[in-house]
Amino acid sequence: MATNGWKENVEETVRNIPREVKQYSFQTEPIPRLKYNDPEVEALIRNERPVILTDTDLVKSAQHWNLDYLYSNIGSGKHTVYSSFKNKFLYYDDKKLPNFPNLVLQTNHEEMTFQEFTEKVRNHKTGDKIYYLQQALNDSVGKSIVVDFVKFNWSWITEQQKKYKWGALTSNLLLVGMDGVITPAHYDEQQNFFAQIGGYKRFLLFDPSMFECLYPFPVYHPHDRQSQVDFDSPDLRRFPKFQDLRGYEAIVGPGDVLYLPIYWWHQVESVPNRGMTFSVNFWYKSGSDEKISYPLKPQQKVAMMRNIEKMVTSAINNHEEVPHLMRTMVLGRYT
Ligand SMILES: CC1(C)c2ccccc2-c2ccc(C[C@@H](CC(=O)O)C(=O)C(=O)O)cc21
Ligand SMILES: [Zn+2]
Repeated sequence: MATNGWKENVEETVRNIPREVKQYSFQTEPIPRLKYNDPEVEALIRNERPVILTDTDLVKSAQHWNLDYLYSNIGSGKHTVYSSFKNKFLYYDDKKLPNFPNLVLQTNHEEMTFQEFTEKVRNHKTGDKIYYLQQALNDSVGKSIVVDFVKFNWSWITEQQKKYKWGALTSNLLLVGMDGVITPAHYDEQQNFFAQIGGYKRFLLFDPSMFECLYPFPVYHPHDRQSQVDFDSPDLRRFPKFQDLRGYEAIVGPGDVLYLPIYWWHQVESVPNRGMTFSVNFWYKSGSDEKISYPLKPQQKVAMMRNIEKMVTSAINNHEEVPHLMRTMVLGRYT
């Protein structure tokens, strides 16, 4: 069990890992990795460009979190644990499942204690399901975890929230994954400071303008906001623009904080054979854009397309009729 590498040389490891990870069909460029107080950082965040920040001490108080420590200190409460026979954990929205009774889900989730989760991880053999624990950090967890949480560098992150006029902090998710876990490409509608505590995660990021290359599921689908394209064997007949995809890439290690801008697509892979991963994300509502400026930003066009899909779906009141109406509206007319 790799200790949390606050001691190990993260810079060195982060430089060597790229050779160990899966290569895809698209090109990627590196994401800047800067000290949190580097003068360039402010411009990147203000322009909603991703950047990895080092030395923020944001989650330094959790540097000792590992399986044993959490086993003994997180308490006996139940946590949501996702499981999958493959390594991919395609996110889904339970509330939209009724629309798709025949949808085959690759993952399912169950509630279990951290102790049960740890047993499953420890007894894991090749071919068994792999597990991914997700737990909102709140006062339901053990006292010593709450103490570590309270000691996060809240003054720094609250200063960022104010400086960039973000909305409220909506949640902190604790994520504990087995090595090799993959969260496939999706986007979120919140600003995200993603803090890595233990282990290494590879991020593939794509600008919001890559929406047309990533073909997300319809808004009313349980996999809303996720790409339909299987990165390991893309169906180029259905998704031809996937060939035009260009992205960014970075490895985050213990102590790193990635600024993941709202609407930016991301695929996250727990680097194989480097032990379990422990992360905490900080999701913020985006600020209310004071004024609309033209031309619209890609993010604003994504928000607009989502609103159109939602309006049509609710107006037609039957999601099965939406595809035909959408095709009728554009085919042969908006070519
Ligand atoms: C896959 C999983 C467990 C899941 C299942 C069902 C519903 C929600 C989620 C969910 C939400 C966030 C993450 C963390 C991260 C990806 C990563 O680090 O793996 C990420 O995407 C982000 O911080 O935005 C992971 C998950
Ligand atoms: Zn996400």
